[in-house]
Amino acid sequence: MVFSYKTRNEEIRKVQDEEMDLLVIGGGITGAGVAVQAAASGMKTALVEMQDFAEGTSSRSTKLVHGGIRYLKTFDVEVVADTVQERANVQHIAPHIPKPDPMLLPIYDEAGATFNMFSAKIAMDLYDRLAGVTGKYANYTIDKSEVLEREPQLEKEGLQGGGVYLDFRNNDSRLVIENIKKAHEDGAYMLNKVKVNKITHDQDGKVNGADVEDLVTGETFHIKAKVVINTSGPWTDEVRELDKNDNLSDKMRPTKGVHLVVDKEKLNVPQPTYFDTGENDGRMIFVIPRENKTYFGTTDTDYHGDFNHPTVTQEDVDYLLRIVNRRYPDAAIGLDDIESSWAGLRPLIAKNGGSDYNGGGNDKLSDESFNNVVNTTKKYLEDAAKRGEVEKAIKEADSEQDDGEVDPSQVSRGSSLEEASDGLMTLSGGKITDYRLMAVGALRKIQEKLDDHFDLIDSKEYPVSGGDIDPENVDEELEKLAKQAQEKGLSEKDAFYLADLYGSNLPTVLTYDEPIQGLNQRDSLSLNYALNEELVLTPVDYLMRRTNFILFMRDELDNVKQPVIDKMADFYQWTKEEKERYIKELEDVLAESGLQELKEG
Ligand SMILES: Cc1cc2nc3c(=O)[nH]c(=O)nc-3n(C[C@H](O)[C@H](O)[C@H](O)COP(=O)(O)OP(=O)(O)OC[C@H]3O[C@@H](n4cnc5c(N)ncnc54)[C@H](O)[C@@H]3O)c2cc1C
Ligand SMILES: O=P(O)(O)OC[C@H](O)CO
Repeated sequence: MVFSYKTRNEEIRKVQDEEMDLLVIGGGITGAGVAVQAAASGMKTALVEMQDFAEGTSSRSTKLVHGGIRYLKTFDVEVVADTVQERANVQHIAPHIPKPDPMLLPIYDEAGATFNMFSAKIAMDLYDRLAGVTGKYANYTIDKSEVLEREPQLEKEGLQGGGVYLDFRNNDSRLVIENIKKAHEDGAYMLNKVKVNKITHDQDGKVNGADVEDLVTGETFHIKAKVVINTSGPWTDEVRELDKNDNLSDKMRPTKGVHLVVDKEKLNVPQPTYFDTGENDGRMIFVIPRENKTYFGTTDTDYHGDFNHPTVTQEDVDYLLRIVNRRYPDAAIGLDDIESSWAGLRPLIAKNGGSDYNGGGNDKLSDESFNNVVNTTKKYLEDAAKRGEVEKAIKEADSEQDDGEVDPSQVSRGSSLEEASDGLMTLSGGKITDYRLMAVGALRKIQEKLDDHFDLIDSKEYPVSGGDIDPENVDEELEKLAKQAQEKGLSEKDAFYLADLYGSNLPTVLTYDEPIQGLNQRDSLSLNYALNEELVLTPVDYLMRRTNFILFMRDELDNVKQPVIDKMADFYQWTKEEKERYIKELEDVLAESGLQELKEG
């Protein structure tokens, strides 16, 4: 039992007897990325997550590792530069997770269009240039007929043509858990369902740890740490309120984003597609094929509700269906076609506060400023202008902006690293795609606060758990791994499914070959591994975050649901009441994801 309920209990004991070098609050991608680099650098590290790992925003994204090409319209060039360059770094350290998946960008001639064919080409060239993309994945434009050849269902009226550029599909929860496991492998205490209730201080008023609660047992205890970092995403301000000495003002402006999932037969798109909503609202929508489904999103609305439980409303559904049915006139997708859904909160920094790594100008620009930057950029790409001229054009455009409240979609997706007067560090904002880079900056500061006692690792060369495969030959590597699974009797399809999910951990997964009643060989291996090495505590942890059963494999869910519950009830020796509680939790999650309440009107 390497990373299971049993080790969790042991580590809850141990963590109380030691002083940590670093305590990380929040087990989404940001916290996981910091913990990996800290533990690998030799720091005594503990991370506490009040829900399951990734249960916050980091399992509710659009599931892309991408640079945010639309941010070029608001000149968040630093955000785009950081994130588009980080794509390759994330793929390098987690080769089994992000997969190159060129995006189709249909261009419509309509009010508020983000791009026209000219500016789309400039943006894609800049995007590729920033990321050093050349060769088979270099971007290109296609005309209207070619776009419709690829996607005959697309709206024809106003269609000008399209662009095709590289971005990556991602499994966000998987990326988090592989970072969490890596930090744990390197000796960090990684504790889910443990909540910070108070930030504590020494007699000089300096942060020295936190009072926490084990939400499984109700036990409360203290974790002593030399450095404490708040990586709680949308909850950042709430966690800072747990520190009575934190003198910084509130900074977050969480916005809700919703995705809906339909069967591939209802909306069959051959490749990820990204287009304007057609509502002149500055938003763009992704439509993405995944397993045998198609999902689309997102909305972007200010959110003031329960952060643990953002929900999909009728308004969200109406908005997304209106747009998708406009763009795919024959699809005629209705509420009842929606199989699953999810809602998440962007940890946006209010007042465009993205700084440190990702800056950000954030408002609509006058056409003159916009065209000036586009034309200067075009000259730069043709080596007819210097970088300084582009920067000058951007600065002039920037100066045009004021700090007024901007639309949610215009707020920078940049990140911020701050330290309060009592020493509490806060790393907030950003995206999944630049989590590694965000952590690099935080580790430099942590290292300084620890009097430079540690040699920081090169995180660009430090694979996550499951990532020990050649990033330049992923397909061949996964094929070799899948062959090992086929030798154990798995079908080719199931073998590749496991290789894709677990990467270089597959040989270990194959050792967990005790059959589970009611599950096939593939799912028995997967569940046994999750219980023993991925700290799964509930059926939802397994079916929503360690696998994609709830979101993209709904057809198979009914066959596995009960055997999973029965196995976990036995593994954890649940009482009848506990088992009923977990069954209800799962049914509630399925009803919510399936929009049952909306469907019942
Ligand atoms: C709709 C949507 C689409 C997106 N799409 C993409 C995309 O495709 N690609 C991309 O790169 N980015 C995307 N993003 C952005 C990305 O998802 C987020 O930036 C990222 O997940 C934030 O991670 P985090 O770790 O900072 O926050 P979170 O994942 O929310 O983690 C914070 C954690 O802190 C925990 N916590 C809070 N309070 C406490 C406490 N008191 N004690 C202990 N734990 C606590 C929470 O439970 C939570 O799990 C998207 C975001 C949204 C909302
Ligand atoms: O924050 P936005 O507007 O880029 O929306 C999130 C995307 O869907 C993917 O990053």
